Amino acid sequence: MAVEVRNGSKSYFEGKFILRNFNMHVGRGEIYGLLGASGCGKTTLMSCIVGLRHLDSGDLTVFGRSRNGHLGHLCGYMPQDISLLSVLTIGEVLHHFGLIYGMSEVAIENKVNFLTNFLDLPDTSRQIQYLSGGQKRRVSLAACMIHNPNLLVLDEPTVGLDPLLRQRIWQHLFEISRSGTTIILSTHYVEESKRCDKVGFMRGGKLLAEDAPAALLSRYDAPTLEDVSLHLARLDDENPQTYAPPDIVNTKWLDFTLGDEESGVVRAKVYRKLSISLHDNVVHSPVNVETDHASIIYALALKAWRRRKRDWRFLFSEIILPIIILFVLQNVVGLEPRDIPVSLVTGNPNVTNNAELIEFCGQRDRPITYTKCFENMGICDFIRTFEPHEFDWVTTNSFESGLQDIYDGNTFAVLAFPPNYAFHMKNRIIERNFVDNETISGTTISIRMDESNVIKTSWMKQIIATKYAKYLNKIGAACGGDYNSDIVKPAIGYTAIYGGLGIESIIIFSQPAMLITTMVFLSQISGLEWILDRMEGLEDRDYAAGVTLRHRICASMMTDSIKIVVQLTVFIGLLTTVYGMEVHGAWVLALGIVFMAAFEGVAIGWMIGTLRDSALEAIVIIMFVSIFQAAATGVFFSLEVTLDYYRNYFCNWLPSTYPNEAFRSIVSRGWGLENPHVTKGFIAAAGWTLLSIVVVVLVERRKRK
Ligand SMILES: Nc1ncnc2c1ncn2[C@@H]1O[C@H](COP(=O)(O)OP(=O)(O)OP(=O)(O)O)[C@@H](O)[C@H]1O
Repeated sequence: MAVEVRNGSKSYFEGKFILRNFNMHVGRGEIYGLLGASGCGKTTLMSCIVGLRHLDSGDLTVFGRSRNGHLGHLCGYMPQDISLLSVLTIGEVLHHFGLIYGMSEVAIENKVNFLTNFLDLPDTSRQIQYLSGGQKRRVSLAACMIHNPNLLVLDEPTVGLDPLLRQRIWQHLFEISRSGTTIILSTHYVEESKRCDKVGFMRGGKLLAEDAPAALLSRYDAPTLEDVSLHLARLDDENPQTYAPPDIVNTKWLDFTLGDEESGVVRAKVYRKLSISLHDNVVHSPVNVETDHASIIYALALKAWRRRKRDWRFLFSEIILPIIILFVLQNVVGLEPRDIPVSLVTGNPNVTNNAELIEFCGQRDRPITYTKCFENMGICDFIRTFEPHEFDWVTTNSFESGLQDIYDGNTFAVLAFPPNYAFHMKNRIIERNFVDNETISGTTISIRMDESNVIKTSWMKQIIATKYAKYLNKIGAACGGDYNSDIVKPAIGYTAIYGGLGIESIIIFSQPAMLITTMVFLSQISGLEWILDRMEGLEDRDYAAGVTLRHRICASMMTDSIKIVVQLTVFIGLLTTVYGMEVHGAWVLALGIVFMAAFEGVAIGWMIGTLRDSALEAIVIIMFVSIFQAAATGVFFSLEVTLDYYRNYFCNWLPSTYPNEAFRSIVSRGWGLENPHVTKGFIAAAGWTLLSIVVVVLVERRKRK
């Protein structure tokens, strides 16, 4: 027997059987037609035969063996849906399956030429997405026949085809079955199935009858197979519990009385059946599924490349989107604020707007090294220490109106000088230790700020403090010291060991973590590719042809590694050449941790792609993971500021946290692998990668049960 099912049962949900005590016998070289109403379980049965699913109970043997999984090159499976990658051309689709079945390039080319002519396919350079339904179906048929399999399982192969082509296909099936190919097909054209050697009538998951068409016609004394079908359905309805199909094993189907019209045909088939049965299990019995692993991995990698070549969405999300993200972040995060509007109250009733301020200060324009002691301590001297692009001064007449400007959102701060500020400053210097309260308050600049933006506020405070120190320095110099001498500079000094003191340190701090987080995010998109393949039935079709999870992982490792290297080149290239990122540590470590983190993202993508079946769900999960990562892995703020338990039990377990810190330590601090901050990053990336692969393997095993 080519295919035999004994007492097979299958359910998708507990208690609801799709196949129930199902028995079926397909001899080698037979064309077996499965007939039955929609939903009776034909596709389910076929998917069990080709190894996509397993029976819950009962035996299923193919070529005399129970097979645990796909049938590889032994079988050609044409699913009901088209299940072909729509952006590929006809030639590429056929080439893909030829490679999966381990055929040589020459053999593929010859077979493609034959099938193109035979099935009247359009030009092989046309993409699947631009074909008509019937043309797609013919390509699908060609794809499963390309390797001359021993067993063909065709789910409604002739639907939507014109009668002449159907006739040709039947003729071809007849010819290949004569040379030993076994064919199981389902069809809704009941009368068409007369051409089969054997038909099986299915109903409600049972096989009601199975025999040669002529034998069934004569047994039920029916003029057409349609009538046989009706008759069997009635019998089943009358006694559904006890009605049992004839004992197929004992059916002497060579002994039936032949109908007049069909006798010639049936006799020919009987003869053929007999001749093939002589060889059964002797010459042609295919036993082992031989798989050319390298060819399969090559086929998958080629498919991924061709997909990227044709589908701009992949190119966009994998290369253009990262560049846009980088560009936006670099031009938004960590830059010095510019032209911040700040209200200025001079305390001088003659200087209450910008025009008056310009005129007032214009009269007091002095070089920075001006040495007349008491002529360096006015408001204009202070204001002149600011760079023109730092603050946009908005001169106003009172402290209250300055506040109102903040409340109205026109300015972010108000600097209010008391009346006679310069006069009080002079007194303060003259009187030094003996200054009175009036002088003190007369030299105190009142500042109020909108502190809702912590980065801007810190920068403004830092700028004002720095400029005030410079202003004092100037006074010190003018009143006796040397302008460049340390004696007139504030007696406190900061020097950064790693990073910097200015606002640019934010970008220095964030750049490495942003790169890692973005790479992890982008890499997860590989999982979407898996889901898209599943949604379009490509995964099942490839699996039935012999593609296993191991092949998919190997191919994905190859293609994703290339993708990561391209992304890394673009990212690191731009960051170091255009955006001034400096790598203080070893380049090999820096590139290594980014690569491993990106690969960790790929593996997480596989996990998401295996756990979920909907692209939308996967996108939501990827977004969710990425937002968490951006918020809780120390991209913009150090994690030291978070609560211990939150950091230890949540943040540190996120995929990017340790890799972020490792990359930051290598790039900004120049630390090496011996430093635990760096080591932990590599361990975390490897750990997440392994964990994801383990989950993928376990889930995949469960799915194929
Ligand atoms: N993956 C699945 N999960 C749950 N139920 C399923 C699944 N696949 C099929 N079914 C159910 O199993 C039953 C048989 O479906 P099947 O596709 O095998 O029928 P069919 O005879 O091939 O129908 P058709 O001729 O319309 O293709 C249907 O009730 C269907 O809803």
